[in-house]
Amino acid sequence: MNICIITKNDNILLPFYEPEILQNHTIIHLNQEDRIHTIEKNIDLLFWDENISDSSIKQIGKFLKAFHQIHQFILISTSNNIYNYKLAIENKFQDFLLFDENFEKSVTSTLQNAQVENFDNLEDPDYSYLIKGESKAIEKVFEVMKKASGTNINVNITGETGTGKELIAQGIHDQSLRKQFPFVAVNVGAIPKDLIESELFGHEVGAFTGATKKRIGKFEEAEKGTLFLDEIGELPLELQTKLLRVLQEREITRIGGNDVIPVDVRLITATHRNLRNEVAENKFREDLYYRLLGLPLQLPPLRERMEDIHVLSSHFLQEASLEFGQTQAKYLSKGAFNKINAYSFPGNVRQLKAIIDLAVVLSDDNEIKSKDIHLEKEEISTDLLKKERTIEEYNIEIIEFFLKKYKGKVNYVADKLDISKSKIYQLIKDGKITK
Ligand SMILES: Nc1ncnc2c1ncn2[C@@H]1O[C@H](COP(=O)(O)OP(=O)(O)OP(=O)(O)O)[C@@H](O)[C@H]1O
Repeated sequence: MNICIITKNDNILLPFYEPEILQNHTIIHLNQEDRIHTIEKNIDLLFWDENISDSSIKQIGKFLKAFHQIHQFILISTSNNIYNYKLAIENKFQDFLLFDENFEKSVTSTLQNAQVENFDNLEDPDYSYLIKGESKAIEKVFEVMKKASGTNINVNITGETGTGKELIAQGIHDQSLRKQFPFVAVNVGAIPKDLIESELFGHEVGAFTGATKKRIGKFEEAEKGTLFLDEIGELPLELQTKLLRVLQEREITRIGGNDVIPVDVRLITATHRNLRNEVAENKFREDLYYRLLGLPLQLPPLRERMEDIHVLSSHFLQEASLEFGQTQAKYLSKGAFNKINAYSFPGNVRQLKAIIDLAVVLSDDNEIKSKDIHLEKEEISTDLLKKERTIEEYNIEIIEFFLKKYKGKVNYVADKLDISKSKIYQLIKDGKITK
């Protein structure tokens, strides 16, 4: 590859003059940005030291856009500043390297990545096969996703429960150049605290009591692909330190092991918490926060994009009708649609899906009536009271429905409905639900 580095700082150049790199690549060093015009060759990778110029990243980005013979732009920065990250991505840079003690490793790994990834081959991503929605809000989300798919930068997704954070992560991966490698999702909040480390990094035989077999962790499982860490705010502080080290050094060691294993993984994290507040309360490490933030993506709750209700409902109606063996997709009557449209959806898209699933099962014919739409709380005054049911009985009906649907998997149903497993077990114990 032809690699060009624009910097006045000789220390930045050092990793590029390693014999192995010199053997495989052509290095061009410029110590003034305006000399870029003198390059005659096609450049595969351009490293731009932020300190070389007085111009802003925005201006540099504009300037670089004129250079079509350069494939990938990478900004080198001395400050771990989120504003710079954002600006870099918005202005054509595909990656952002920190000039810190891990710079050499970052350069090596960037060069390795660049050999398999040519972002120019990436078609204009289309996420509509997976993520339904036509609102302005979701279009903005697609725009950020496009940037995320075209780079390797970490992405942090925030949004209330059920807004589709995992789906977004999957979409970014599916349309990135890592798509032929695994997408591995881990819900950090759902793993007992003492097992998280082994889940993420793996363990060797005898690493702790009960470790009778070697185990590959999720980082290794996701090699060359994407690792999605949901509920990252639940990561215990001591593991935050370990994760930060892994991200900086791009290598892991299994628990109880000595081997250092290099990892090439794109990280997407998600949380429904405000991580900035967690940082302020010393519950989350600030340095890790900045590392993970990369490209921040805020998913709005469903009540703020009600324009999407129509397309989402049709999608779930089709899915559910097919799943429950209907030859034709059921549809909502005007009354049923209006009822849904007036609801606030505290459980977001997941709740809409659950409501539609239940309505498809309860409705007697292809048209779903208003009475088939069961909404929590806001609905008590009408249909449910006519049937003279209590909320408890209504909840039992839904839980029973989902237990049947998911073949008695309590864990799964608890997760889907956002309730505790113990609540379900208690209802079974009390004989209110027959599993
Ligand atoms: N825009 C969308 N189009 C189609 N399906 C969606 C959309 N958004 C969410 N869903 C569906 O809603 C459900 C919840 O989505 P997902 O699990 O991605 O949410 P989440 O934000 O990760 O939830 P949690 O915070 O509870 O983990 C899934 O069944 C998902 O397929």
